This record gives sequence, C-alpha cells and structure tokens, in this order.
Amino acid sequence: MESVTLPEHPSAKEEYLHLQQACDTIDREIREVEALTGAKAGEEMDVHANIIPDDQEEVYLQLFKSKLDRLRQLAMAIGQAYFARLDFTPAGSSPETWYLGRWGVLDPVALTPVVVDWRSPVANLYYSGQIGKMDYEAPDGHVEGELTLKRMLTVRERELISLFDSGIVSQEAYLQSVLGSISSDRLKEIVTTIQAEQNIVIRYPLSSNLLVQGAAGSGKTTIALHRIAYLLYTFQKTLRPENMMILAPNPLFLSYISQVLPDLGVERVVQTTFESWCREGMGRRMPKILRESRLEKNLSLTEAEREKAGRLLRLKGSLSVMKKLENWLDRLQDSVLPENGFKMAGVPLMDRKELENIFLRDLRYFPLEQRVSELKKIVRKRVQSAAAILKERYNANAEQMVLKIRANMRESALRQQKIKDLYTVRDQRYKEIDARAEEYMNRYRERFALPDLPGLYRAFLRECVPEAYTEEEALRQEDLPMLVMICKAVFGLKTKQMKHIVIDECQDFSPFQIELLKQANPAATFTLVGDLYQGILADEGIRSWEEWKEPIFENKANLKQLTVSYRNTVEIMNLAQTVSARYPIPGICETKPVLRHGEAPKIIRAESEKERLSRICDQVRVWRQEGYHSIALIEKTAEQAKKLYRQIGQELDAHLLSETDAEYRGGVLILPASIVKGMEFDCVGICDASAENFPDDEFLCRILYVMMTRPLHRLAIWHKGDLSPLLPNTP
Ligand SMILES: Nc1ncnc2c1ncn2[C@@H]1O[C@H](COP(=O)(O)OP(=O)(O)OP(=O)(O)O)[C@@H](O)[C@H]1O
Repeated sequence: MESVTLPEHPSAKEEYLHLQQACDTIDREIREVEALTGAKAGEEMDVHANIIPDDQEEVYLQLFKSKLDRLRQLAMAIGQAYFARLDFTPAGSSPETWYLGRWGVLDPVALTPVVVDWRSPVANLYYSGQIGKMDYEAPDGHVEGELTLKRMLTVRERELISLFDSGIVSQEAYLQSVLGSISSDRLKEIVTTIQAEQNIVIRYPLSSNLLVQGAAGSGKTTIALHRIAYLLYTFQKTLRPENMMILAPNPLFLSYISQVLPDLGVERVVQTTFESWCREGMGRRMPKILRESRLEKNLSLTEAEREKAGRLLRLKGSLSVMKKLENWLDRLQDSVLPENGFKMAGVPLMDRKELENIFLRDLRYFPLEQRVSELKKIVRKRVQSAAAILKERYNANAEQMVLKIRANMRESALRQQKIKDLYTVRDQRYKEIDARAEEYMNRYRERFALPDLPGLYRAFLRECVPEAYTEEEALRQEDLPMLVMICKAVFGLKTKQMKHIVIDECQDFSPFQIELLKQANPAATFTLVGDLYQGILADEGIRSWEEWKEPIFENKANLKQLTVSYRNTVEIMNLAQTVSARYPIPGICETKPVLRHGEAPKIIRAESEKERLSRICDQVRVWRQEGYHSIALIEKTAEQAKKLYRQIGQELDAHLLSETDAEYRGGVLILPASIVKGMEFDCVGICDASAENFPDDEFLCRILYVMMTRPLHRLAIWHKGDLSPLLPNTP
C-alpha cells in the first residue's frame, strides 16, 4: 500500500499506540536522568557549576557530561520520537519491527529497543534499499532476509501527523518535498532522507582514509557531519568527540554549519580552520600573518601574474619542499652536535658516540629546543665534574708539595709561609677552573642559541628554496605549513591528538597541509571531502585526487564519488554545467540533479549601471514576495560587493558579509565570491557577469560555477555590455 495517509490507514491505530508507548518510555528516561543530574530537560546546564569541587575527577566529569548529552537528546526525541518503521524477516526467523529515530530508546524492563538509532546497523535497511530481499551487517554477523515494509512517519510534538508506505515513487516524492521547501539560514541534518550513495560514505570504516569527490550540492558537508555522528555512535567506547576534528575554510562557514552536529546530538567536536589549528599548535610563537583573501588577491592579478604567483604557491605547498625542510631540520639538529664531542681543558666530557645516543636516540621524540636544554643540563653536570677532577688534581699536587716541604724543612715561619703560598696558588687555580667552566658554558649557550621561528624559516628559504626567498618579512597563509613544521621540530606543537579528521572543501588544501596534519596526528584517519571543479585556489590545492592517494596515503585511501546534486533545480544545474564543461576535469563523473524543476535562470542585460541596480532591487522584491527570505547578491570581488552595498544595501535592508565576519546571518546578503563556497541560499543574484568581469579563463570559470551552484530555487544573472563568454546567451 502506498501513500494512504492518516487516519484512513489500516495501521493508524497500531501506530498511535506505539507512539504513545515510545513517548512514555522517553518521559520515564527523562525523569531518571533529571533525578540523577539535577538538570532539567530542555534547559542548558553548566557542568562545572553543578559538580562539587571534590568530585571533579575526570571519570565522574565524563560520566556527568554524557548524562547531560543524553538528556539533551531525549529532550529533542520527545518532540520527534522516530521517523520510519521497518518490518523485516530474517531468513529462518520470525518477523521483526523496528522504529528508526535520531536516538535509540530502550524499554527499561524488557530491555528491547522501542526506537533504534539511525546509526545502528539495522538502519542500513532503510537507507540502502527498497522492499524485498535485503541484508545488513549486524555486530554478530551478516543478516539476510526480506524487508516487507518501509514506512515513513511524520511525528511532531508527540502527535502522529502522517504516514507513507514506501515504494520508489513515494520516496522520491518525499525527498523532493524536503528539497523543495524554503531553506533555513543554516545547514541542517538530513537523517530522514539520506540516500544510498551518501549512506556508504557515512558508514565507511573508520580504519580507512576516505576521499570524497562530489558535485556542488551533493551533500558533502552534510554527510561529512553525519559521518562524525555515525563514527561517534559506532565507536563510542574508543572515540571521544574531543578527538574528532573538522576543518572548514573560514569562521563564517563554521558558523553556517554550526547547528548540524548539535541537532544530531553531538557536542564538543573540534570545529576549526587550518589557520586556527596552526595558532593553537604554535601558541605564542605564531608569527603575525598578513590578513588577505587569497582569492581576492588572485582576482586582482593578470593571468600572467597569477600564473607566476601560482607557481610559487604550488611550490610552497608541495611535498618536495616539505622533504627539503625535513632534511634541513635534520641538518639543523646535527649542527648542534660538535664533531669531536665535548672536552674542557683536555678533559673529555662526552664523546660523539655518547652525544648521538643521547641527542638522536634517547631524546629524539622531543623538540630540538627541549633536547638542547636537556643536553645543556647534562653538559653542565659534566663540566662541574670535570672541574672537580681538575681541582682534585691541583689539590693532590699541592698536598704532595706540602708533604715534601714538611719532610725537607724544619718548622719555621718560612716553612709556614711556603705552605701558605702553595695553598693560595691552589685556591687561585680553583677560581680559574670555575671561571673556565663558566666561560665554557657561556660559549656553549651562545653556540646553541636558536633563532626565533621566523628567523629559522627565513634561513631555510634562503638556503634551500631561494626562488621563494624575498627580503620582505611579512608572512602569509601559504607560509603556515612550513612554520608549523619548523615549530614542531624545534619548539614543539601544542595541538591535541586527533583520532579522526574531516576536511571540508579539501580541494583547496595543498599536499603539504594534508601531510602535515597527518604527521601531527599519527593515530588519525581522514575523511576528505571536496570538488575539484570548485578548486578556486587552484594554484595551491590539488588538480587530481592522485596527488594525495599515493604520496600521502600510500594508496591506502579510497575515492568515492557522489554524483547526484540535491541543492539546485534541474534548470539551475543544467546552466551551471554548461559553465563547468568548458574546462573539464578528466575522471570525474557527470553530475545528475535530483528531479526537481523550477523557474529557468534569468540572464538580464542592463544598459547602464543605474538600470543594473534598479533591476537587482526589483528582482529582490519579487523574490521576497514569492516568500523567499535567504537571498544572496554575489559580486566577484570584495570591493565590488562593498560598492554594491553602498549603492543599494539600505534600500534592500541587506547585510554586507566579508571574509572577516565570523557570524553567519540570513536575510538579504551582499557578499563577494570568495566566501560563498559551501553555502546555499534560496535565491542567488550574480550581479555582474559581463565579459569584462568574467573573461574566458579557467580560474574565473571555476569561480562562476561556484557562484551559480549556490541557489536552491532561483538564479538571476545580470550583465552590462557583453555577457561573459563563459555563459551561453540563452539559459
Ligand atoms: N539526502 C539528502 N536529503 C535532503 N537534503 C539533502 C540530502 N543531501 C543533501 N541535501 C541538501 O543539499 C544541500 C547541499 O548540501 P551540502 O551543502 O552538504 O552539499 P555540498 O556537496 O557540500 O555542496 P558544495 O560543494 O556546494 O559545498 C543542503 O541543503 C542539504 O541539506
């Protein structure tokens, strides 16, 4: 039976009853956890404020935190206990019924699941197939059987609103109705509609590194976040959220995706940018980094200048430079060790062999600065004992002379004076030895004084990468990987060790950055999601996934491709694909939009600046009247965006967003291309796609593609004079 809705559905009564039972069970657990923690469901609680200081032991704190997490989940679960029902008959067993929700709920008496978590093994039946013969991997083995019912249930605030028994048609219709709705301001969770190809990525084994190539809007960011939630659930005994890290392009983007993990019941996952990760690692040693948008900078250069700058960026992000730096750091540590070991006034302090054993073997896991300081301590002790040996020698000498005097001279004032003189000379020698020891230590200190981080970096560039060395002292983002690596080897890094790292928009990361993250987190596996078509910092990022697969992951990473785009309407995606097809990338599958039709994109010519502005304002008003509220007016550069904001910002009650903003906001936004990567809006206006602004160029083509793939429902493109040759004349 398909699409028979409540209350006519023959199972309606059964479903009402089950929902009642599920809500009662959730209520009971809520009361239990509230009693245990003193917290209230639906209200935030400060863990530290509620634990008596004496009890603040780590284990107790962790337990308390996990109880509060559970209470948060239950508070959300009571509003929507579950979203699907599966009837499955395992081969040779009796039929089973499973209800799928965001969080599992157990009957406390029978200990049977009332609701199973969407991340549990049996939920695979919902995500990966249709009615009929099915199988899945359970913790105790492979299960085969027959799926006889897949029912989608809409539950809101303890009420059963609707139910659909699924076939292919109703499932597509359900997905389309979800996608067709007006967008929220931020990215949201999608547990009810995860698609089979996405499910594979989400549930990919933790032990493998995973590379995901996916078209714009194929759900890469969304499923990367769902994968984190899945891994934390599946490996809850070994994985902690604090040991999972997601790296995103900028703080604005982090703010845009910030709600997904909490909605999935996941807290405390490290969400950061590469620059912030570097800052955390280098601490107070992090040098000042020039604030500039790489994309903006590229946009201001001519093609030839960009090509030249690009070569330098690629070099700085390459594994070959990393190798050079590794070798240089090895030489730096060797240079600390004197060829013939340490001697003081002919007394051997430490021979080369012992030195190597201490410095290169026993202390090898410590940063250079710490090793040098340990070595200094050892040398100081040895210097002190060498001084003691020398003093002993002088003393023995003096005592012998005294004995001789006593044997050869009678007691007299002269004899006493001679002995006294001898001791005075001896004491004088002692002082000389102390002074020499001090001088020796000072010389040693001077010799091994390490320059500061930028000093070391410049010394490396001058010596090993002269083509990247300039007199200019300013440091930029592209210098960060090398600075971090030097800091790690010489001063140490303060980053926390991760067990799994997710990188979103990874196509703009250099091989050096990925390898650095890998070396700094040797126990971590990676999920890297990106789209080579959207490589808008192309000079630094990768052009083929092969650049990472073999050299970084030793062929132990698997590449999955996501080919369906869920964001755009068919009409918008078709137009965007005519743009991306101009500069194809070999080996990447074609994108198929989900069958959701909408208004054709508009390409509008304006005869003057005045006309362009008035047409933009008219269009925004129309979109608002249609009920859309998330509207982005995108300009190519930050300068152009600022100008547009001055011209029509007030009239449209719009906000200007720039690279430095850390807080995402909705409504009508005016923003530059450099920050729209990864985001989406109901309606998008590309404000100036004239030939002058977008000539035929691969880099600009990628940027235009990113801009065109941001809207869910409406796309309008304005141009003055000739239209960009990257676009067809008729959409
Ligand atoms: N299975 C799904 N069910 C419902 N909505 C989905 C599904 N997959 C993706 N979406 C929606 O598609 C849109 C695009 O998702 P997302 O931003 O994660 O894609 P992306 O591949 O990261 O895009 P981009 O490459 O442009 O950054 C979002 O609105 C997301 O909610």
